[in-house]
Formats: sequence, C-alpha cells, structure tokens
Amino acid sequence: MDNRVFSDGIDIDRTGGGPAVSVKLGAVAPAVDSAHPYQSEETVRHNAVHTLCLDNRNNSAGNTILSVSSNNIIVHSPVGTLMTKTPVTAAPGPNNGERSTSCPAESDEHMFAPTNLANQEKDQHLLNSMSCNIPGQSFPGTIPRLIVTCESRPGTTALKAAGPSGFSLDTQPEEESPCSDSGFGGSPVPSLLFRKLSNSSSAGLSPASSFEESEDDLAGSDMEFNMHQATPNTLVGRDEMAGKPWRKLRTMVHWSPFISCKRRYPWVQLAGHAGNFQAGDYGKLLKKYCESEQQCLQRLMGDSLRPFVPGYYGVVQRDEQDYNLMDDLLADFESPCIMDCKMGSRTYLEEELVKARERPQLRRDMYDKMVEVDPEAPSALERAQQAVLKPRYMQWRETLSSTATLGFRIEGIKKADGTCNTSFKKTKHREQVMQALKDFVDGDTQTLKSYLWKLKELRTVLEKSEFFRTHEVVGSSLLFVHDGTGQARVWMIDFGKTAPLPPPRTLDHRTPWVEGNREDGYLWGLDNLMDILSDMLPTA
Ligand SMILES: O=P(O)(O)O[C@H]1[C@H](O)[C@@H](OP(=O)(O)O)[C@H](OP(=O)(O)O)[C@@H](OP(=O)(O)O)[C@H]1O
Ligand SMILES: Nc1ncnc2c1ncn2[C@@H]1O[C@H](COP(=O)(O)OP(=O)(O)O)[C@@H](O)[C@H]1O
Repeated sequence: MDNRVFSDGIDIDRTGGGPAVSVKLGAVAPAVDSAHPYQSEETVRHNAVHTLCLDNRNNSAGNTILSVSSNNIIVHSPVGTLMTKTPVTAAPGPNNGERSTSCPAESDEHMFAPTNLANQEKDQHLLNSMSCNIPGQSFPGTIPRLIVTCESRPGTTALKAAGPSGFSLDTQPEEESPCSDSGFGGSPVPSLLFRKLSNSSSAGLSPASSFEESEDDLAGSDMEFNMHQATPNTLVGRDEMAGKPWRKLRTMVHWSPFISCKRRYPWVQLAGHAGNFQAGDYGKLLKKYCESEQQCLQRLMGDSLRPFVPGYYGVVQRDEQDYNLMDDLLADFESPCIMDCKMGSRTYLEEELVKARERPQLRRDMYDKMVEVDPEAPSALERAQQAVLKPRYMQWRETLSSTATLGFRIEGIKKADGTCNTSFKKTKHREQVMQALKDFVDGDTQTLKSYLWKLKELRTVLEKSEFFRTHEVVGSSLLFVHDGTGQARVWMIDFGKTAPLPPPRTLDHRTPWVEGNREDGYLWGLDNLMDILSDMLPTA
C-alpha cells in the first residue's frame, strides 16, 4: 500500500464497448471452484466494544483546527470557507508516477483545498462557537482518529500472458463477441450515466423495494435512459413505474451497459464506482485496473481463499484502459438474487486518515450526500464550507449504518424479479438487518441455511488463510448470490483497499481498531452476520 496512488479512479468510460482486449501484464493460473470441507463451529459473539478512539496528535501541516463539541469533532480551516476548486495532484506511484485507476479515490473533481474565508468575522464566530468542550481534551491543529457525529461492449479478447510462475494463457485470435449484437455493449452510452456514483450505488432498473425510503438521487434523465435500454424480462417498464414516486427510483442499482456473454442477461452492479466494469469474454468480467487489487487477486489465486474469490486471469487492455480480468460470479445463475455486504468495522485505510491530516481536502460531493440523507448531520462549519473531509464522511456513514456496531453493512440487494434496493445507508440495527436479509431470501429458510453454511466454510478458511492474516482488508464486500435452483454462494470481492502489512505483522481481524493497529474488524463482522443469520433460523 505504501506505493499506492490515490487518484480519482473515475476515469469515465463513455464507450460502452470497444475493440479487442489484449493482455498487457502477467496472468495467473485459472480459477478453481472447489468447496472446502465444512467444519462445524460455534458462532462467536464478539463482546469487545469497537471503541471510537480520538487522537489528538498534532498535525504538522498546521492548517487545520479541530473543533470538538459534545457530538461532533470537526476539522476545519483556520479562518476561511471561501472555497476555490483546487486540482489535486496524485501522489507519484510506482509506475513512473502514473495514476492508477479504480483504486480508492479522492476525486479531483470534488476536492477543494480549504482557503481563506470570505467573511472572516462570521467564521471566527463559527470557530468560537465550536470550540472544544470535551473535558480534559483539546485538539488544536489536529484531525482526530475518528470524527464522530451522533446518530441522528463486449469486445473480443485476445489473451496472452505469462504469470510469475511461468503459467501462461495462450493467445486467442480476435473474434466476434457473442454480445456484439446485444445493443448494449456496443452502444455508446451518455456520459450522464457514468458520472461517478459515489452514492456507491449503481443502477437499479426497477423500483426499490420497501425496506426504507431512498436517500440517493438519480436524475430522472438517467432513468429515462436506463428504461429505454432495459430488457423487458428484468427491468420494470414505464407503465409499471407509473404512480411510483421518482424518489423510489433514486437508489437503484447502477446499471452497467452490457449483457453477460454467458447467460445473456443484463449484468448487475450493486455498488461501487460507476463505469468500473465491462463485459469480458464468456463468463468473465473486466474491472478497471487498480494496482493494489491486482496484487491481491494475484496472491489470492495461490491462497486457500481461492474458492471464495472470483477467478483472476491477469491484466488486459481495452481502449487504452487497463482492466483486471476476472470471473463473472453471476454467470452460472438463473435470474440471480444478489446482495453486497461491505465487511469490516472501518471503510477507509489508515493511510487515508494520515493523508487527510497532512493534506486535508474538502469534498463537496460528500457533503451533498450527507445532507441528502440527513440535513442535520453537517456541523455549522461544514455547512458554511458546504464540504466535508473524506474520513469524516466515511465515519459518519459507518456510524449511520451497521458498520460501526456490527462490523458489516448491506450495500445493496437485487431480487429475482429484478427489483433492486441500495437504500441501506440507515440500516443499522440488528432487527433492520434481519428484515433486509429476510426480504433478500424471500423468507426461505433453506436459502438462509445454505448461506450460513457457506459463511461457516468461509470463516474456517479465513481463520487459516495466509493472505488474510497478512492483509488489512478494508472496503471489501461479500457478494451473496442465489437463485431458484437452490444454488447459494458467497464470494469475497473488491480488494481495492486491501493492503499488505509490513512483515512480520499480522491481524486477527477481531481486535477492535485503534489507529496504528490496522485491525479491520472483518471477522468480528462475519461473526455478527452469522449470528444474525442463525437467529433467523427456526429453532429445531
Ligand atoms: O458509499 P458512499 O456513501 O457512496 O461513499 C463512497 C464509498 O465509501 C466508497 O467506498 P467503497 O469503494 O469501499 O464502496 C468510496 O470509495 P473509495 O474509498 O474506494 O475511493 C467513495 O469515496 P470516493 O471514491 O473518494 O468518492 C465514497 O464516496
Ligand atoms: N466478479 C464479479 N462478478 C459479478 N459481479 C461483481 C463482481 N465484482 C463486482 N461485482 C458487482 O459490482 C459491484 C461493485 O463491485 P466492487 O468490486 O465493489 O466495485 P468498486 O471497486 O467500484 O467498489 C458489486 O456490488 C457487485 O454487484
């Protein structure tokens, strides 16, 4: 991770398709799909409190002042809020300072360097009114460890690569993609659709189900486009939408404009960054290249966790953009039900926190997302600045959802009928999570049991995995997929923020996080998730 480049990762793809893919870097051995033997294990309740720690270490940059009230700890600029959009220079990376794409991002387009206030008097008043009032603590010039707010086209693929072990995937001649006539993959797509979905949420094409009100906002025009492009079998048509408030359509799964080449259904992206995925060859997927993810996937192919991650096939290039080529986990399912669960008690890397201290960047987009969910959430200063720092936003998201209290959160669910819901930002309490899970499995006990079984297998393997012991796994999700045939599988996805630890350090993934220990709460979250699933099963 030390070499990681924090770039915006939002290299907007407007083509929706392109010419042949050519392999650029090393590949790895093909994936296996074997199941590990089940080993019975008691569900563990994690009693440790994942405490919210505050750190008052000094910030050498010295250009921020931390204000703390009983409910908020806020970082702000010394005297100003008149914000000037300031381009952010990505830190030089290992590849000649090139910016990597798709990695945990700090979007230049949303960033503002704090500058002087237009109205110093007003802001001085703000600063005064927000001065530290936690007894015995003062935080001059710092960013805390934790900032807490109270609740309130498919193309053809030529594959030719050799991995470090000499394994190679032979070149295939370029050939016509089976998807090329889909009308999806080859069509240019309006850039509007590909704005960064930092609402995390991708396109749902059908009304959100009734877990809770939508919080995000998709412009009507986005929906217009989606609906015109939607295939009838999975997407809800205009008539069906009649009478439904547009609000209900806001947080829908980000529709990725391609059809799975294997089953020929519209591929679904439940969370993550817009424009990150493209169809690969038969049963494969292209995800925008991210160096840290590539390294993880490559290592995982040689780890005991291999059956629980998408098979990885190396880096390929399409339209001058690098991609990681991996299995499409939906490819073997019929009308799959999908759930994305982000694991862990923390969703940002420690290094992001350090960076935010050293080079604070105000985020207008995150402020907007915050206000949309809870207009009361921003502090007075944040309101004045109309922006927040990324860690502050991430921490707010964590405490708003079940991340901080349960060590995981539901990001999105798509059901067999095509309906999607990504409005789980405020799904925090155990009962709310249970309700969402119940809805996901449609009350089917057998599916619940299958998932619990799979999670037990996964936990057993995680507890022994060399990869897992030696990596900080942040922002990674479990992808749950089942269908009407009785298949139910769980995979680990998204390793963009998974970082190797400096040897000989290891993590147990259950110890509560304090800055510096790099613990991520992954297994604590898994314990809790399994405990909830167990509780949902009828007693014998
Ligand atoms: O879920 P919402 O509220 O939309 O917030 C998102 C997620 O936290 C993303 O994390 P993840 O990718 O783990 O889902 C994060 O991406 P990264 O931290 O990966 O960059 C986005 O940061 P920005 O990419 O900086 O916008 C942030 O805006
Ligand atoms: N290998 C895969 N197979 C099928 N779907 C996937 C796969 N990887 C990701 N997805 C879908 O894309 C979404 C976002 O994936 P993720 O890797 O988290 O993207 P990002 O790095 O942009 O956050 C997931 O919620 C899931 O719906």
